[in-house]
Amino acid sequence: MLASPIRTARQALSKRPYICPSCLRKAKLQPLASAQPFVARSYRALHTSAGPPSNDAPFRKLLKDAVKRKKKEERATAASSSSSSSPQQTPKNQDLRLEKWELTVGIEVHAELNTARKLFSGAATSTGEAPNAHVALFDIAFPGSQPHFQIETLVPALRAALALNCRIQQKSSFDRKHYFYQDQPAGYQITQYYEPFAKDGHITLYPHDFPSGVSPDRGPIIIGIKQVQMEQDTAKTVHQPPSTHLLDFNRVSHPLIEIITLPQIHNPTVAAACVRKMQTILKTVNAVTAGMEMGGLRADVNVSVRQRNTQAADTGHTYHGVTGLGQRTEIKNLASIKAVEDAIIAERDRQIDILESGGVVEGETRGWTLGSKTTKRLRGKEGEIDYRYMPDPDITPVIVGKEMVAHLRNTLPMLSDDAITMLVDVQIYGLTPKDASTLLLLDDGDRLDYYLDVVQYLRSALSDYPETLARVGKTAGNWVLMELGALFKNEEWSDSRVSSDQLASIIEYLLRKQITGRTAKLLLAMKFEGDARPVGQIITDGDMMLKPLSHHEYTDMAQKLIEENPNIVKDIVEKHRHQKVKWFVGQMMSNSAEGTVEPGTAEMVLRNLLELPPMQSK
Ligand SMILES: Nc1ncnc2c1ncn2[C@@H]1O[C@H](COP(=O)(O)OP(=O)(O)OP(=O)(O)O)[C@@H](O)[C@H]1O
Ligand SMILES: [Mg+2]
Ligand SMILES: [Mg+2]
Repeated sequence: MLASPIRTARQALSKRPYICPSCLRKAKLQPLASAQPFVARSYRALHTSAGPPSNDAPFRKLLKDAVKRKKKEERATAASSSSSSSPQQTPKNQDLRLEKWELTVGIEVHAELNTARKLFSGAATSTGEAPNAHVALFDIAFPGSQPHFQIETLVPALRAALALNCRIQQKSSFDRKHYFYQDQPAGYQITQYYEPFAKDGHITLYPHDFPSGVSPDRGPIIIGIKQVQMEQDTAKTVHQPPSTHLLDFNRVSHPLIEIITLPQIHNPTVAAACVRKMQTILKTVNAVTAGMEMGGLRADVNVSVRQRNTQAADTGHTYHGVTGLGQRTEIKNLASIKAVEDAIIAERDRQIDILESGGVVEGETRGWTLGSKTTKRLRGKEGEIDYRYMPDPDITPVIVGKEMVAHLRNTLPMLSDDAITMLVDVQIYGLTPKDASTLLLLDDGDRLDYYLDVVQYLRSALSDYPETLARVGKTAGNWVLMELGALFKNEEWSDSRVSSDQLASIIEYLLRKQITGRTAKLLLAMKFEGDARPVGQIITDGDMMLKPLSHHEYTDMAQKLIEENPNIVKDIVEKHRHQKVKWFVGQMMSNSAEGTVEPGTAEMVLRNLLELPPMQSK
């Protein structure tokens, strides 16, 4: 039956899709290009085949700026709205229900590839530019126009698939997936259905991939990736209430990859962690334009529940070798990690409600808006037959050479798991797993770069003071994340507000015990507020340097305490409770200005006066 596409077509027509004529006139229509067979045997072939548009270099910067702007807006919105979304109220018997019903989730992630051109035309990819400014004839399905596969789009796609541990297919091909909607001028999307370019990957979630630092399954969780395919994006519809829909074709045919996981996820938190990790991996290998916050990544979640401990293998649904599954529904177009988690919880609970009351879950496509309590039906789920898949006769297969795959594999940047292993290694940086993954996630990696600069500065500045070197990584982590992080709480991160050298200089004074912790915080706040003087100058001007006590001052202070506390002295000397010396050390420290009393020196002086054996060296 063609029921769903026809319904979709009617809906589309009734909404009177509209293309602004002046925008179309202004559109820079590209010349026709004929379909050409493509054989990518070497990396160089990709780069010599067609030079990228001249504005390629500022492209990443524009995106980064746009991400920053967007984050700023989001923060402002979050601050002004008191009502944040909350997942559906958990009923009291929720634990019992979840003991009875098992959730299963499979995820499809669509990611916009970081390419200079569209998938099948020479038009530039764009973001935040005037509507319909980058549109080739093929992009709007102009009669007679032909696809021209842009071979360089393969590079980020292959990088992404390799980072997701996939097998790259030597031969892949493109197919047409038919459905009618206003944002897709050809009436079909070009995708890879029969022969995707990458298969059989996996993603591993470690405890550090969870915000709590704990994985629900305790150990690592491996989620299979069925395949990664290349496909076209659709146009953007701009709704102008009550009944106008404007279409911006800049996005149409922007190259996407669709990453399809196996239905092997059984927990909403794991699903969220999986999408978050995919996003991190794709960003690390520079495969995508932007994260979810900019619409560069969208997730569809497929949700089903089944009764635990039943032999459902014969009766249940099957997907790519996974049997005995419940009926899935699909929630489309989720644009944040929170939406992924909340939508799955809401949909799981809705399905359990239906099944517990004797009903049947229908295969549907559903929608979710942040803050709502339940998913909403959009349409019945289209199936293979509705889509009338067929190989695209205008596009020749893509052949990828082993040499190119090997080159891309060998030049992948360090992935987050390896980076975290290095950051938590006590011999190298010694951060906690949580701090290490926070550093990786923050500010598009800018915070990590900043941290590494601080550490590098400190390592060379303190080379004459080796006993501090082991603490440099951890101390710098605390200052970059906690102290500086707190100052940036309500502001956009910027690495120039307090330069890495200036922060490192503050930490250096602290590690050399030349200033107190309180002074260090004060200096940081002053630099943050714009004090342009070098740290050393501020310390001199403010007479902030610690003045160490003389041996004579230590002895006076200790002697006074011993005279004032004869009972404690008795305990120590006569009852041999030597540990109580520490009480005197504590008193000496708290009675003097912060940082002026060195606990080691104080104990040495005290033991001397009390005629105790010297301290054991550790
Ligand atoms: N019973 C099920 N329960 C939960 N998830 C499932 C179930 N069956 C399949 N899935 C998941 O649904 C997703 C199916 O994606 P796939 O792209 O193969 O098909 P599709 O959803 O029909 O395609 P599209 O949405 O792109 O048109 C996979 O992530 C898979 O793991
Ligand atoms: Mg899919
Ligand atoms: Mg789907």
